[in-house]
This record gives sequence, structure tokens and C-alpha cells, in this order.
Amino acid sequence: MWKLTRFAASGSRLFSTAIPAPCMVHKRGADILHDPWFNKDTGFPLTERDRLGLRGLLPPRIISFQEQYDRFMSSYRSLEKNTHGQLDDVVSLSKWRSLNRLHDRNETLYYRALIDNIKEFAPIIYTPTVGLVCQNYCGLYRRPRGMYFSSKDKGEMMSMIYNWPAPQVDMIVLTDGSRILGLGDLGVQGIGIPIGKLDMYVAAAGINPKRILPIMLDVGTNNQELLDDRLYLGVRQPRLEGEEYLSIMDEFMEAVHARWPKAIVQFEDFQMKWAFETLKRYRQKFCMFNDDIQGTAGVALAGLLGTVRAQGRPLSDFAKQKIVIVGAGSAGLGVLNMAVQAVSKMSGCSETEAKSQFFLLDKDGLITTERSNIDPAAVPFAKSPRDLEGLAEGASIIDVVKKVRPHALLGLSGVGGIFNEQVLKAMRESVSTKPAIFAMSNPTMNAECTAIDAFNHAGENIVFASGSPSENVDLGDGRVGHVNQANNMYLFPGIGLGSLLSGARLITDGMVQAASECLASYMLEEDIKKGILYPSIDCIRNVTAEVGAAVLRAAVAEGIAEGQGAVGSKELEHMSKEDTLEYVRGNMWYPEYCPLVHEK
Ligand SMILES: NC(=O)c1ccc[n+]([C@@H]2O[C@H](COP(=O)([O-])OP(=O)(O)OC[C@H]3O[C@@H](n4cnc5c(N)ncnc54)[C@H](O)[C@@H]3O)[C@@H](O)[C@H]2O)c1
Ligand SMILES: O=C(O)C[C@H](O)C(=O)O
Ligand SMILES: [Mg+2]
Repeated sequence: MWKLTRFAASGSRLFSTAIPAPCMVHKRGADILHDPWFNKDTGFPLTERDRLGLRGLLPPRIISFQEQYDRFMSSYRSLEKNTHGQLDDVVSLSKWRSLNRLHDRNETLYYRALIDNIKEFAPIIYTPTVGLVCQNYCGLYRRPRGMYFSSKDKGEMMSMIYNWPAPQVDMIVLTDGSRILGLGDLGVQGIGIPIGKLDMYVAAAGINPKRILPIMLDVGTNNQELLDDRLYLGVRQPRLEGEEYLSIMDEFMEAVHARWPKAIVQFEDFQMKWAFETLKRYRQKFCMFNDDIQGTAGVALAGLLGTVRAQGRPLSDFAKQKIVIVGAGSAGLGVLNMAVQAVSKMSGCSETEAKSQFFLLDKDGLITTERSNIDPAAVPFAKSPRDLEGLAEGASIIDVVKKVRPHALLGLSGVGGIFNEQVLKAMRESVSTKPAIFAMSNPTMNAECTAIDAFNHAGENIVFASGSPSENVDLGDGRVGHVNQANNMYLFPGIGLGSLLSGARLITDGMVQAASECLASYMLEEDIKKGILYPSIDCIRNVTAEVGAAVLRAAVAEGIAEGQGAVGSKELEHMSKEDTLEYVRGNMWYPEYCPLVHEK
């Protein structure tokens, strides 16, 4: 059990508690109080108040970090009490506002609160509330966060990038807002997603918040409601397409690379065509990855392998399992790609043979070679007539499930409720003794089914996962239907952290695979047997450290790790597995007030 509990209290300090190193600040007086990176509110000691010209600008009593934390949490608890009984969305948005106000004011305290209460706060700053925040972004907007590049900035990006006030940026999350969760095209309002993802980078991977940068590339929107909305804050034009789109994207990537050559760019929530196109275009040139394609694939594969273990079968049995994937977008195809590679590697068969056990559906049903206008990215996975098992082109989910009797049914369609009662009941006829149902679409209302419906209709022996968090299901007589959260948050922070520390100039398939394998082997047999496929989010800092170390070692093994600072490629090569993990942990930022020293 130690692996799960070692760092279970994610708020507890993981590493030796040396006095924090001083931090240089170029501001003085009120400017410091208005800068959330440096602000300590009432926590500035007298010496600092003198040194930084703060004396008289704050109430005289000095409040410790712990007291400030307690004060915030108690006001948060009062808010919970005062909003009790109100609509869920109203309550969630009030909670988000409360956290956001702290984020805007004092980042050190904000991240301490987030880390110490990650299980409770992740659903507010991340999926599912972040979806609601994006939908209501223009009304909620008070002050900017991150950077906004738009189609109006063509030709200016190289100079604009220097407007960002931090000298160093390690991690960028970029969106064009074209496919925000399962909510569609939200234009500039999609900026909430990079902000939420980067909050997870700080909380889970310990990336220093002064070195993160959320970015919105606003190339217009095809959402007519937004275009008609007087309050819409983005560019009011239809989305750029084709070469125009790519030239903006190229200019942006060059600008980022020119200022911060080693910054990692995570592409997030792009519509499928641009998700695949940009990954292909940039992955050999920049240190980047697409989280929806690659991060999701790694998490889903780890969960599917866990399901095989939960059935009490050897991992090699994965190669024999029949899997139905509903949703042939960036996520569904990403999962399929990685799963096929895993089967081929495990069983030694060709990828063509490995594909035969997978069935892929999109909005028009089962995808077969008979389809005209098939999406180019889905072509390699279209079923040929000899593999159809009596099914026809465009067969419905229910027909496919009834005929195939799959071991696992995965939803990455973005369509709420499509695993209806009929489909779930058909899963009772699965050839597996413990079939898996993963309703991975986000946010909660877009999930293919609820956990309760899954256990009710498909039976109590299933293994269940949803993309957004959900309560375990009470099966009566003290029995629990465990709800896993199959979300890429278990991998993207570690992929970013490991890549960053490796100093590699690219993120390879091998590095992403290492991340997935690490997550797959993280869980202990006794938990897996209970249908628990992923660690509790309370352990996310520890999971991320392990994933980060696995990614770093993969980069070293591939000979592409250049290291950073005093730790170069040679030093990395000589690190044992344990040393690598310690090195990763030692580089994770933890929120505490550091002495501020003024520098002109
Ligand atoms: N849990 C996670 O970690 C995770 C990660 C990535 C994406 N997602 C979720 O997955 C969903 C899809 O993301 P994406 O990037 O692949 O989107 P996408 O737009 O690229 O693809 C959606 C796919 O679903 C198909 N589809 C639509 N309606 C359907 C229907 N009625 N029946 C069957 N298929 C249908 C579409 O044809 C398309 O192939 C989103 O809701 C997103 O939030 C979850
Ligand atoms: O954002 C999430 O919660 C997961 C994923 O990246 C998604 O697009 O749904
Ligand atoms: Mg996403």
C-alpha cells in the first residue's frame, strides 16, 4: 500500500525543508502588493516591509502563511454554507470566483490551497466547472490572464511575445478554442482551458507559476451565437481556414521558439483536423505535444491494461480483447493508435492484424472501408469487409455492442447519454466477466452515461470510468461501485515535467509511451481487483513525479536528453532510476513565501 499512501497527503511537504531561496523583485511598494507572483498580503514581515517600501501600506499585524490559509479556507467554507441548496452551476461558479479572486491576488497562497485540497478544488478549476467558466467567460471576465494572439496580430507576434513580463517560460498551454471539452467552438472563451490545465501543472508537476503561460490563439469563431453576442470579447469573424490559419500558427510557434527555445507547448482542445495537422507539422521541429491525442491515449491505455488485470488475466490477454471506441475524433483516434501499437508490440503481430479487434464509430456509425468521404485520419482504422463480423457500414452502437460483445466500450464522442439503457444492458452480454465502460467525454453533462446508469444497467461487475469526477456508486450491502476518473490529467503534467527536465528538443512517442506504462504499473493488485484503475487524485503529485521520471529516462534512453543547467546529458545518463525520481522531485516547486530582495 505504501506506493499509494507515501505522498497521499498531497499538501504535505515532499522534500527537505530548507529555507526558501530569496527571490529577486524589480518592483517596490504598492506595485508589489498588486503583483500576485510576489504579493504576501498581510504576510510581509517587518524587515521586508521596510526594505520594499511597504511600511504603512498594510495593516500593522503580520499574519502567518498558515493563518492566511486558515482564513481563506474558513471563508470558502462559509461560502459553501451560504450557497447550500442553490443550483449546482450557481454554487460551482461561486466557488470558482472565490478561488479566482485569490489566484488574482496571491498566487503562493492560491497554489497552497489548491495543492492541499486538490481533490476538492480540481473539479472547480478544472473539469467540469472550467467548462461552465468558458461558456460564461465574457460575463465572468474581470482581468486578463495569459496571452491572447489574434488573426489581427499577423506580422506582430515576434515582438508581442516580448510583452510577457516573465523572463523565462517553461510550459505553455495553447488553444484556438475550436473544440472546448465536448462544448464545441467557444472562440476566445476557450482560454479557461489553458488556465485550468496550467493550474494542474503547478499543483501536480510543481512547475513554477512564474514560468507558465496560458495562450489563446484567436482566429475567429464559427459559433454564431458568440458572433452575435454584443459582449463577446474575441475577434468577430468566422474562423480562418487553410493556409491563412497555418501561417498564423507558424508565426506564433516561431515567435515562442525565438524567445524561449526550450519552452514546451501543449496543444489543447483543437478541432480534430488542426489537432492532427499541427502535431504532424511541429512535432519534429518544436518541443510540443497534443494532449487530447497523446495524453488521452496514454491514460486510456493504462486504464484498459488495468481492466485486463482486474479480470485476473495476464496483461498479454490485452491482445485478444475486443474494444469498441465511440468517437473517431482526436481523442478516439489517439487512443486507437496507441492501443493498436501496444497490441502489436505485445503479441508480435502486425499493426494490420492488431486492428482487427477494434471497432470504431463516429456520428455516422461503424466506420468501414465502404464509406465514401471517410476522414483521412480514420482511414487506417476503417473495418474491411472480412473483419466486419456480420455488421454493416454505419452500424449503430447498439448493433455493434450486441454483435461484438466487447470487453471494453469507450466513449469519446462528446455526446451526453449515448450509452443509453439499451446499450448498457447489451454490455451484460459481453464476453468478459468484468467488462469495462469508459464514458470519457467532458464535462459531466457530455459524458456518454452516468456511473449510476452504468452500474444499474450493465451490471455490478463492470469496471467504470468517466472523464469528469463522479461519486462512487452505492451498490447496497456495503458494496461500492468504484468510479475511476479516466482523465489526461494523470499524464500531461508528467509528460511536460519529464520533457522539461530532460532538456529534449522533441517529445517522442517513446516518451509518451513511457508515461502511459508508468501509470499502468502504478496501481497495486489489491486495488486493481476492486476495479480501481487510477490512483486517487490526492496522490497526483507523486504520480506526476513518477511519470515525469519515466519520461525523462525514456528521453535519456533515446539519446535526446540534453539536460538543463548544471545537469547535462552526461549527469542524466549516470542517474539510477531512484536518482532520477529524486532529481525530478527536487525540481518541483512548492508554494511557500520566499524572502524578497529588491533589485533595480
Ligand atoms: N477524459 C479525457 O481525458 C478526455 C481527453 C480528450 C477528450 N475528451 C473528451 O472526448 C470528447 C471528444 O473529443 P475529441 O477531441 O475527440 O473531439 P472531436 O470533435 O475531434 O471528435 C468527436 C467524435 O465523436 C463523433 N461523434 C459525434 N456524435 C456522435 C454520435 N452520436 N455517435 C458516435 N460518435 C459521435 C464525431 O463524429 C467525432 O468522430 C470531448 O467531449 C472531450 O471532452 C476526454
Ligand atoms: O480537459 C479535460 O478534462 C480532459 C480533456 O483534455 C478534454 O478535452 O476533455
Ligand atoms: Mg482537452
